[in-house]
Amino acid sequence: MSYLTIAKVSATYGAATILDGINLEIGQGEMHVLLGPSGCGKTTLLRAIAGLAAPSAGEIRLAGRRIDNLPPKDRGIAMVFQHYALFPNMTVRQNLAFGLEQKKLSRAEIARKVEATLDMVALGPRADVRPHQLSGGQRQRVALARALVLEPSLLLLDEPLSALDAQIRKRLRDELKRIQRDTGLTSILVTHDQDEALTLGDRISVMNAGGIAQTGNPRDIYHRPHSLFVAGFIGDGNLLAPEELERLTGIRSADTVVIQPQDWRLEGANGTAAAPAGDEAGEAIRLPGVVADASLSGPSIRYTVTAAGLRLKVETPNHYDSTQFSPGADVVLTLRRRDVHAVTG
Ligand SMILES: Nc1ncnc2c1ncn2[C@@H]1O[C@H](COP(=O)(O)OP(=O)(O)OP(=O)(O)O)[C@@H](O)[C@H]1O
Repeated sequence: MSYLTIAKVSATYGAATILDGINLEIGQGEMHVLLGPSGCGKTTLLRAIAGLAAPSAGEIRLAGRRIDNLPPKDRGIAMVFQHYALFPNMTVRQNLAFGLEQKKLSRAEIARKVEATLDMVALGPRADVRPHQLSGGQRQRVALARALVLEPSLLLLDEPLSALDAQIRKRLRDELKRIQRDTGLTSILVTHDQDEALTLGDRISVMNAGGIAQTGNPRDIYHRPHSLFVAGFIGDGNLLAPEELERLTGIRSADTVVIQPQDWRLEGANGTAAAPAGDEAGEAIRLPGVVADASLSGPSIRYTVTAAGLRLKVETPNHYDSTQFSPGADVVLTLRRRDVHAVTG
């Protein structure tokens, strides 16, 4: 059942249409990710939900109540921004307490909620310092805690991790996932980072030019894109036009297909280092190719392999004893037929 319902929401700035009739239903407890290129309208949609931007048309309902005509403070929504907006002259604890004091809660209740939230984000030991004494990651945890302590009906996260360096970003991403799961807080996260979207989202909406191109769970969005736009935006798949596919494999398709780099198996043309296709006989497609390029990328080895005049992206697991083929090596590519996916609407 839908907890947050966005129905035919449009937004314009002057003559420009920024959101074009958005429909979206988000379930209670879901972490929903809005993913898309810069300027596609992600932030505008988030701001419309929060009440910071007025839609020109449509309706927004939260927990059965229409909210698009309410002022932001009456919507029960908390928001975390890319750049923390903490009060610099207050301690971490005071930053958290501020919103609760505005709500006129008792001192005892404020103290209880603040301590519980500090625990949740592991900031207890830093509760009495001011923001400038914290690292960027810690500050963003305070910003998150300040939103959580209000126990909102909906949490909006606008690129909360993108100002952080890679390592902290990854750690905070895991932490965010844990906290969101533990609290069961319905959340919407805006990002243009596909790894972040695939890791964090229970479901993902890929946005393009003011509309939603596809909504689905991360596996479907990744493996079953419905359009060339989504296929091109997610992952690093091989997009092959029908004539290219036929030339390469003999398979006929009415549509462009996507083949993910890790779905290929690679072996030496002389039979060395055969990687098992893991398939029933007959289902596999085998074709000769030549390695054009090879590079290590942590857990995998990335190749460019030329075959039938095409340059294919191929990725194999980087085990310590994996054979690494050098440029110029003759190889055989193997593929399961069911990993050839037609990109259709
Ligand atoms: N206040 C404004 N006045 C005029 N145009 C605006 C305003 N805010 C946003 N826009 C335009 O609306 C479009 C969508 O902006 P929005 O910030 O929603 O995109 P986004 O998908 O969040 O992009 P990014 O990932 O770069 O933040 C952009 O073309 C932007 O230039």
